[in-house]
Amino acid sequence: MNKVALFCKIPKETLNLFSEEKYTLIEQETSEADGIVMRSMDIHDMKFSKQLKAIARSGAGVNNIPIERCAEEGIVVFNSPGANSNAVCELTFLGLLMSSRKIIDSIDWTRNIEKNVVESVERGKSKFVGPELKGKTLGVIGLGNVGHLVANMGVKLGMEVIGFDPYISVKNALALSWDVQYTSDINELYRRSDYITLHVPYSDETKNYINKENIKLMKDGVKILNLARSGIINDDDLIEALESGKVGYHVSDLPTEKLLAAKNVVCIPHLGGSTFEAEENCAEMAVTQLTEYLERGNITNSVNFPDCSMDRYPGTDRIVVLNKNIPNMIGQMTTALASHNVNIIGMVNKSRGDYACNIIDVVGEINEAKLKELEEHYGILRVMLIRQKTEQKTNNIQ
Ligand SMILES: NC(=O)c1ccc[n+]([C@@H]2O[C@H](COP(=O)([O-])OP(=O)(O)OC[C@H]3O[C@@H](n4cnc5c(N)ncnc54)[C@H](O)[C@@H]3O)[C@@H](O)[C@H]2O)c1
Ligand SMILES: O=C(O)[C@H](O)COP(=O)(O)O
Repeated sequence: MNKVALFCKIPKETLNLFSEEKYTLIEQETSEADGIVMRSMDIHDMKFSKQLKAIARSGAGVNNIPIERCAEEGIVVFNSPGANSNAVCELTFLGLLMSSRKIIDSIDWTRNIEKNVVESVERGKSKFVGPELKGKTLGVIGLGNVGHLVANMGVKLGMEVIGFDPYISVKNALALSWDVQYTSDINELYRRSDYITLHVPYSDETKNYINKENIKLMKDGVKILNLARSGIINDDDLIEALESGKVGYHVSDLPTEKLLAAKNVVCIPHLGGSTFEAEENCAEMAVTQLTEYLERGNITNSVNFPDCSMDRYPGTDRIVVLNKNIPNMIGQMTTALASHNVNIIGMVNKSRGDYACNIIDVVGEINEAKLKELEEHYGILRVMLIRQKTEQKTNNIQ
């Protein structure tokens, strides 16, 4: 029986993916579990138990999870790429309209009209005039699952769209409208855009991505939207530019104390992925990936290990080995298995960056205690045995 800790609410339909015979679910923030399902809570300071094999992030951003430490501890981290991107795209366009048409200020003003509403509206509305989006230039930084949708939507709204993403995937490049102008020079995007929207992950590379220096290159009155992460824009530099009018308006889905107090800023309480559809899509993807790993050892959409899967050879036990991507790992595994008199029937090895995964289907009497010794070898991060007869049951070799 696998134990899964739910750190967040997940839709009822998704809960059904955890069958009662195979899973115990706990609504507790503990790592004393085989798996964790979570959203945006920060777990950088959490100590992980040896039992913990996988973390499923229901959502896209994983800057709240210590990815590298998890890899070193043999914990596979999954996310849900693309599962909430339409929701973010829709909110981005609300953001564009809000930044353009003074919608929030005008609603506040209207709400405070005390008498002669019809007349007051007609007299007062002129102070809320704003530009249309059509014909303006939208700069999209990051053309991933969200960014490419935003860029395409901009085209449909009649905007000139210029996109920047040095690491764009083939899939997203193919999905990009031909009318999106791709640039490899981000300064061109800064210089030309009337609206700039950010859709990049938070990382060492993207921290303070928007700052004093590049704000100088932007058009006067530029509107900047951030539905990605706080920290990608330097708050102090942005606020200074908002004060001077260099930046005309800012919409943030990731509010900070400083932004809440600043002028010409609209803050949304991190609602980008908060639609019924997105929550369901994300949870379903996260849970499916988690159960597939715990029950069959197959890895899809991990952010710290490569995709790795293999159809189960009938009549075999399955051994999953996570290791550092260094020489002689497979040699050590196969030698150890041979010394057990265990025969390898099928095997797959995949590596990405510093880490690798092996799925090995075997026949023969496996001595679990001896198999565990493999974990003592330098570079082996986790060994997991999934028995044939109890295919659904995962035994952590500890
Ligand atoms: N507001 C929300 O609720 C919400 C919802 C989903 C995602 N997000 C945030 O938005 C980010 C993007 O989401 P996504 O689903 O599109 O992720 P994604 O991984 O599909 O796309 C990110 C894109 O950014 C690009 N990129 C990385 N570094 C870059 C750089 N230095 N310059 C330009 N491009 C760069 C990547 O190549 C990739 O194409 C997430 O990491 C998350 O932090 C927020
Ligand atoms: O990265 C994401 O997917 C979004 O920021 C949504 O986060 P949430 O699941 O906490 O709403």
